[in-house]
Amino acid sequence: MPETKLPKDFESQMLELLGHAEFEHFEKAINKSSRTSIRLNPAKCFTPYPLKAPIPWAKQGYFLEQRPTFTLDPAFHAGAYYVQEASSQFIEHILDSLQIPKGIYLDLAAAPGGKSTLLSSYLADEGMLLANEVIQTRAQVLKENIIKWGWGNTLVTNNDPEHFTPLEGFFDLVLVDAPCSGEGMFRKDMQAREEWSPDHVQFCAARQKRIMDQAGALVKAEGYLLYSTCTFNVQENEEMIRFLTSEFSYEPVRIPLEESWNIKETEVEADGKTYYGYRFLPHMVQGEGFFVSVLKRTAGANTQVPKRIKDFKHPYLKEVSKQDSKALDVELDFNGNGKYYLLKDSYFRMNKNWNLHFQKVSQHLNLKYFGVEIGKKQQNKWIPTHEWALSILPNNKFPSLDLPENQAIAYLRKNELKIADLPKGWVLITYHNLPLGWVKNIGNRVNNYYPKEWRIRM
Ligand SMILES: C[S@@+](CC[C@H](N)C(=O)[O-])C[C@H]1O[C@@H](n2cnc3c(N)ncnc32)[C@H](O)[C@@H]1O
Repeated sequence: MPETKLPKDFESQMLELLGHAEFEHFEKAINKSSRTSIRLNPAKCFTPYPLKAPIPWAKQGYFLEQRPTFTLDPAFHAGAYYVQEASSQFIEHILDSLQIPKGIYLDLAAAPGGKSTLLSSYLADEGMLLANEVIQTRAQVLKENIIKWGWGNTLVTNNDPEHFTPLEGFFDLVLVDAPCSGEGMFRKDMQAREEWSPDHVQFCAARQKRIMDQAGALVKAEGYLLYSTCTFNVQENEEMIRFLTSEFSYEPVRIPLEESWNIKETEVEADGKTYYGYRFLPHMVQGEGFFVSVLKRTAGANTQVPKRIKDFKHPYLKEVSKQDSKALDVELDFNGNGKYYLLKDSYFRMNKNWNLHFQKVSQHLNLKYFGVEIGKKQQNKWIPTHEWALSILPNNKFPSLDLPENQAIAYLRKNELKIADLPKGWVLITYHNLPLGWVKNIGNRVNNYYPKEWRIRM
């Protein structure tokens, strides 16, 4: 049994939502421990553990037999999978079942990056994701997770939702996974139980209104807005849909469900229409508490198409010309879709099809990362970055060395490696062929280039 009891006011709230009979089941379930699940990275093609069962609504999602020590698994550091609870992975079903057109997506409250990595895989090379986080330290964690995921189609920004005003009508899809009172976390996180109060719910609802007041305007005509929380109460869920539709013109969207999933569809009557929400209750689904609603912006809404900027100027980025970008792609064996920028003397590569969108975003937001940082070129030789190693871009310009688990862990601890017969220069270290990072053989020594701040400290 958990050491912290459910708050009394929370019990009353849930009794009102569920009724007595169902509340008993809910109470039992919320006091049980949760199941561990992961989502595989389809670009890295690696199955790390005995997978117990698939998550019914997510093609890449699996429950595990038990919770391993992820920190001691090299595949985890290689970005082969993301540890994500099952209900959140329902976003994949929304994208797939509605066949939401790919394009430019925004994840407005993105750290640590669970849903951003999911959106990034969905978009692949047919779209661009802007993953934003307002809290600086959390934006750093988000950046690391985006780098590990490796798809190179994501920009990471560190901004308040207020800063997005110049991007009204700009996005094909906006996801607001709102900061909330976290009732769905009550079985994992005892602190969430202690911090909960009716006042805290009101505080969260007021903050969500401020966020939605911005977010509602950012979706272009016929684009999609996804609103989600990990809480059960009506104020932070159904009421937020009511608020949004009173401020902006959106159409309802219904998501196809399988009965066996036991996800509760809820209806919100507003503006003469019926909108839909989906509530995941722990006594009914194999996952944590979650709520999500999907809306579609009406056809006549404001839409912003980025225009070519004649002389692109940026405080610290320098654009690399079309021809030079092409030449770099040929030199590096990339697919020819690349557009490059220089930050100091380090090259960043992104998909050229999204360059105008990128330039517009970079004029207004605090950019922390974008595309893939490739590295520097000195005396005609590349000094590759860790970001390139972890990305899905080819790095066959360099020799590689596959390490067994114990040596891979030693590498990730940033220990000195004693390896005989290693070629001179940069060598890519892999584990089951998954890139982990670089070493450099300088003759008398092999230098370990795993980033200091990422190393395993356990
Ligand atoms: C539920 S978490 C997001 C989880 C993330 N989407 C994922 O799947 O990994 C909500 C995020 O909102 C951020 N946040 C807090 N206050 C905010 C605000 N006023 N505006 C926007 N985001 C905020 C939090 O720092 C937190 O990272």
